[in-house]
Amino acid sequence: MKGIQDYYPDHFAQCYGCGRLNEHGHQIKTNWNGAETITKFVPKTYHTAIPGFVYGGLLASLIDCHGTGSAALALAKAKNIVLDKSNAPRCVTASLQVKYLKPTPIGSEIEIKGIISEITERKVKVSCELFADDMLCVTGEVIAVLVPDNFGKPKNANLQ
Ligand SMILES: CCCCCCCCCCCCCCCC(=O)SCCNC(=O)CCNC(=O)[C@H](O)C(C)(C)COP(=O)(O)OP(=O)(O)OC[C@H]1O[C@@H](n2cnc3c(N)ncnc32)[C@H](O)[C@@H]1OP(=O)(O)O
Repeated sequence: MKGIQDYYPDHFAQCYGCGRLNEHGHQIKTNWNGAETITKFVPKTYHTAIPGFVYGGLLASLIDCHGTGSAALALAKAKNIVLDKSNAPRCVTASLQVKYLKPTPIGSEIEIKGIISEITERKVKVSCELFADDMLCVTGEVIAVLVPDNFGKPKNANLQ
């Protein structure tokens, strides 16, 4: 199934967490699920922290990109953008906060839910809940900021 990440242009599709063109990355897909957003991911055994449990850095990374993907979905909705080819709004993480409530068991599918708690013209706050085996293991909050198409390119790139 496609996610918002499939509507980023190629030069914004290299992200380790969500870039569809990063063969070493997580390649997550984020979608609406009613009024909330959802991303699913199955950790591999090499994502281990201690045997049986998922490494926290991976979980933070999933929340990070679920947050930016959710922000892009919310901005597209707010601006009445019909997703097609590479016209998705692109957001970067300004702030990421993660709380580990319980060790996250490895081996089953992780589900991350997102609630859009604040949205302005350029900024979206997303509250995230990460579940494994139907157990709430991690919560997070992402503040994502909309960036222009030339974000990250050298200022004089068009002179070369
Ligand atoms: C290197 C990146 C490559 C990504 C290419 C693009 C790819 C897109 C598609 C793929 C998605 C992948 C994304 C994955 C997720 C990452 O891993 S992204 C990598 C980690 N993040 C970064 O490197 C971002 C570094 N920071 C920045 O570039 C700049 O600080 C930002 C975030 C663009 C904001 O700068 P700015 O545009 O000058 O922002 P500014 O006008 O001051 O603030 C805008 C709003 O955000 C708020 N804000 C800004 N910073 C913060 C903060 N730290 N805490 C709270 N609020 C804040 C401000 O208060 C303001 O709010 P309002 O006043 O409007 O209510």
